[in-house]
Amino acid sequence: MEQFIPGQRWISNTESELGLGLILDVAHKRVTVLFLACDEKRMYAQDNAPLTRVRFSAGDVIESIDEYKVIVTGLTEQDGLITYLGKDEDGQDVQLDEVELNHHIQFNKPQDRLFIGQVDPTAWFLLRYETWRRLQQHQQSPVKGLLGGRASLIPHQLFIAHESANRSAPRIMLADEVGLGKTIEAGLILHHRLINGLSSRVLIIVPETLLHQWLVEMLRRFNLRFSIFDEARCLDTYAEDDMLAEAEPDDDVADNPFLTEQLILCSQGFFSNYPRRQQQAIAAGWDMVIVDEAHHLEWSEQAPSPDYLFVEQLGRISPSLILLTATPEQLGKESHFARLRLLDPDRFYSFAAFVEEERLFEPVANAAKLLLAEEALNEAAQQHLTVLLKDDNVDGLLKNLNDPEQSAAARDALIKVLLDHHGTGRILFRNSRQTVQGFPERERYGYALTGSANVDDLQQDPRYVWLVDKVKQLAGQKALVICKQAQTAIDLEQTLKNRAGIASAVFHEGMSIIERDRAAAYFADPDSAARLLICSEIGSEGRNFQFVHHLILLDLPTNPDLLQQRIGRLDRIGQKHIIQIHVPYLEHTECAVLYRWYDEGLNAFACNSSSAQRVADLLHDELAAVLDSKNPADIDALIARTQTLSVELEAQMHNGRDQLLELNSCRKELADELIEQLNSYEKEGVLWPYMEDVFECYGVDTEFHSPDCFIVRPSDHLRVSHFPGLTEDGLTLTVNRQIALAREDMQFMTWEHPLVTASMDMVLSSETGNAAISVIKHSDLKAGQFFLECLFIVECSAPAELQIGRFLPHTPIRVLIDQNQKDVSADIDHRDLVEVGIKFDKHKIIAFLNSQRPHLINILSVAEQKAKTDMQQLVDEATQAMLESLSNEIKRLVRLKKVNPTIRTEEIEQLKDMTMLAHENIQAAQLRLDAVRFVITS
Ligand SMILES: Nc1ncnc2c1ncn2[C@@H]1O[C@H](COP(=O)(O)OP(=O)(O)OP(=O)(O)O)[C@@H](O)[C@H]1O
Repeated sequence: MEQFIPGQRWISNTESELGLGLILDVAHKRVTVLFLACDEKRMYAQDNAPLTRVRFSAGDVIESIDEYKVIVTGLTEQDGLITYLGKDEDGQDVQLDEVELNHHIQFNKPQDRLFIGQVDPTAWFLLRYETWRRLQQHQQSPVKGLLGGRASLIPHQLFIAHESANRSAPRIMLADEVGLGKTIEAGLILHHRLINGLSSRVLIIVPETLLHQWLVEMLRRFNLRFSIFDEARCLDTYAEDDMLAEAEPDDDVADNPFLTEQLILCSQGFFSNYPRRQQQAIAAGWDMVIVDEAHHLEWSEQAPSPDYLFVEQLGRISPSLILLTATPEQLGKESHFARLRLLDPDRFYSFAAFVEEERLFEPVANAAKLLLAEEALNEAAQQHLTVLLKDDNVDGLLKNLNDPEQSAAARDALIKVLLDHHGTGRILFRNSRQTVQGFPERERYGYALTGSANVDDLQQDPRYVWLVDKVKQLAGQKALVICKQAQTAIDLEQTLKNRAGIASAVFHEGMSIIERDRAAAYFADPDSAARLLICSEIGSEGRNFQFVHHLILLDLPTNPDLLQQRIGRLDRIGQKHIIQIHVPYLEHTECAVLYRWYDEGLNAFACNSSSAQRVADLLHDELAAVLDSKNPADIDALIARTQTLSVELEAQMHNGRDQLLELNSCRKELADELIEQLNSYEKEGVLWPYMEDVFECYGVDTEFHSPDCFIVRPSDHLRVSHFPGLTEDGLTLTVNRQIALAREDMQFMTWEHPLVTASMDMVLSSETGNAAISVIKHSDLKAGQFFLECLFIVECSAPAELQIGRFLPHTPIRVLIDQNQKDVSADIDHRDLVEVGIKFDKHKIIAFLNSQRPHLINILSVAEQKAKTDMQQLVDEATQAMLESLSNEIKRLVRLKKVNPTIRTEEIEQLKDMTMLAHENIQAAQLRLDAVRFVITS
């Protein structure tokens, strides 16, 4: 054991950040060390001070207190104190006593730490290696960003998320039918962009009634913490910022509340009521804006609505824009066109041209149908395809159609090309129940009531009497009641409570958001007394009520899309029962007419139809007249006309628009492949063992809870002051998606969970584990040999939008060199170099290491040469993969542009620039020694 002598330099083994220590005093079995870099004095017991003597060797570069550098050529020692001999930057011979060494010198390079004896247990080295390997695997995974959502793996959702999230800036409309999971799709896309560093500032605008639901869905499903901004919140921020503003009166940034958070959720109403906030939101800048229930953005050429104009401005400053609506045409075709125009104003420049173009989808859809039918194509059909695809260089594929061996692949390829022709294809995603399937049936019950309405005394109103009776019949089952007016809902709730002793909750526009959410939660609570939730029309949009299966409609809207929205509260993913729709109506009233019209004319209670809204638009005046006259013969005539028109339009749409939309909105094979990849991640079963190692190293206790579920909590020996994402009480987590879906109280741990990503960051950003010594036994290796195991990292830094990790992620290269400088990396796996608990004298090994220093430096450079060769191969492969992928995309866009004006020239140019930039960045990849382990066999 080396003696402590005042004037010597030592370094702390546990707190290397203290810098270089100076021995001040040695007395009474104690040693006092001064760490000048942080002005700390420490006293240790001499016999077990956690200190390592600093001794540089020839070749090292050292620095003096005056910051001049010396290359060490040798050293002399007198009375235990070292004097370094060396050359300064001008090549002059110089001497430097160790007391003059710069106290800021840090030893964080792996080789420095190894030589100086600052080594960590082997487990840390292995953890580091494993972390790099897992990170690399994740970065290259085609499902990166889609893993982390607590959601069932539903094909159409994953397809849409994957398809749009990979675009440089998605500008799309998610228009799946009601209840098919558009919120989840938006969440998946968002999660993907955030995980991949493609977006960071996000604004979501939703109707006020949905604020809380969005907040909760983003948090519980995607671990995304949004902040709700309303006027009060903005004023609050202001109050703090006023103080800042005083200091810098001209600083606009100081008073823009939207700059204080990255993920912000606002209601449409808030922006309508406070136009000044609109300007601030626009000034704040976003890289993604999401607007839910976007059919409310009314537009006409003469009078676009203020809400529309606001979103239009946001759409100009934000590269990505996602609009959500289940009923894109609820406010008419013109408004639908206008929303497409928000997404791509260059493409959707004229409403007339848009209408004309839609008519041309039919031939494309017919061709797709022919290909899908998998029947032999006759001469005429082939001719038809040839004309349609004349710009696509697909002669080869067309020929292959007749070759039994190649026909299937050719059909597939041709369908893909055809789909790309479709005008709104790349912008609009719309899946329907027909394609998604697995939804429960719907049954409707009409109740013709006699008597007349009595809104002044509800007890006298036949519908009230009917309702009381119905509640009794339902015998404890809950039901959602929807009516148009808030006042009806309020009166009904009061009367039911006071006169019939029936408890219900209400939900209407006169209540605050908190009151509404409370009412919905009260109703949802299976133990609460509330039998009914009575909603005004605002309850008909977006909310999740699939836990009930009785829907009572006290009146009917005149708009089929609105009816679809109402039914959609119950008819959504997660509904497990047959949905029972009850419509009590008074005979000879408008409601009676509407009931028959929806039921017999449009069959709208039984299923959703994409043509219903169009039929209603076309028959608008006739319907109004019949509602007015209520003449039975007229009603019959209207119903007959509605039926004919429905069949006609349905067929037309199915032949054209719908079929293409569906094909484009979910390609089954691709979706299934994604699901398989996602499942295989889970099946691989390596996440928990990996995290167990992390927890073990950091001093977090783990406990088995049940299969696939674990409890983790910080132990008394936690190595860090705070383990990210872990509270004092710990948490219960599961690595099983099904369990996570059923057990909301557990965290769903995936490679994308914040706890996991933060742990991986923590492992790699500290130096712990970058130097280790292992004494091992190995059946094929003689005792007394040594090896140097080096972990190099290929690093390629590039702007996030290049997603360079797809081609060249940070990649670990492991090299194992034996004492004869022979590369044995391929012969001996790192897992075979495992310690077997042999006790060794660390000081002796360090002394040996230092005696072998020149030799070890040579071994290191052999290792580096080997790593460089490996890196070159990685760089070549990455370049090839990148060029192949991006140039295919460019070729595809150039080809498509000839036939599909949706593709913008800038998009192609941008891709070309990206390719060049990616090439440059890959070529400039660097190699860095990240960790080293000295292995001795025994
Ligand atoms: N992948 C999924 N896994 C589990 N639950 C899901 C999934 N997708 C959707 N859901 C659930 O289904 C319901 C409907 O989803 P969501 O609210 O996203 O539909 P939507 O299309 O936005 O509906 P609307 O048209 O009514 O606004 C929600 O309760 C949602 O949590």
